[in-house]
Amino acid sequence: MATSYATVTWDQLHRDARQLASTLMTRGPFKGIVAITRGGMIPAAIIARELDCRLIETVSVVTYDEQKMGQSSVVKKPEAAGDGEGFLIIDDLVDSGVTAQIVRKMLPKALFACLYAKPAGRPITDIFVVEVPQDTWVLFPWDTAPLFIPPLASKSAEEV
Ligand SMILES: O=P(O)(O)OC[C@H]1O[C@H](OP(=O)(O)OP(=O)(O)O)[C@H](O)[C@@H]1O
Ligand SMILES: Nc1nc2[nH]cnc2c(=O)[nH]1
Ligand SMILES: [Mg+2]
Repeated sequence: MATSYATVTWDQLHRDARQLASTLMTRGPFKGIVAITRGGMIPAAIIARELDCRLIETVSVVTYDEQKMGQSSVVKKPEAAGDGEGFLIIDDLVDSGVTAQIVRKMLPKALFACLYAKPAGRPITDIFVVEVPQDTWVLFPWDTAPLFIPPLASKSAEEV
């Protein structure tokens, strides 16, 4: 259970994806990118633009229980990527590392990169941008909306 939240804005996500792309420039060129749907798709689009990469494949894994890798299903295989040689896998985040582990098994020769990594998932990634504490839930811009907050002065004395 998360004890705190980290809100990532569109601007921050774009900056972090560009920073990842800049690091990846020294690891390429890549034949193509495999985006892990759905969270990896927007980071993959930003990185593909920076690296001038036009071949984008996707892989879709649905995990039901992070303790049991058996309880996951591959909804779409990354067929265009073969064994992953020359390909770059992109996801938004590694948490337990289960999703990344399943995808790496399918594409053992690919490089795995993500924007945010929690300690449990960190060893499974080759490259990431920001480490996030394990008990922090990352709120992505597509998960959130701005919310009106009443000014402090509008509250009654008992509420303050
Ligand atoms: O390291 P893990 O514990 O496996 O968690 C990380 C995964 O969880 C989220 O995806 P999710 O499965 O929620 O689906 P989504 O990308 O479609 O939102 C996130 O986008 C990563 O892919
Ligand atoms: N949005 C979001 N999805 C996740 N899936 C696993 N961990 C996380 C997280 O911290 N944030
Ligand atoms: Mg995901």
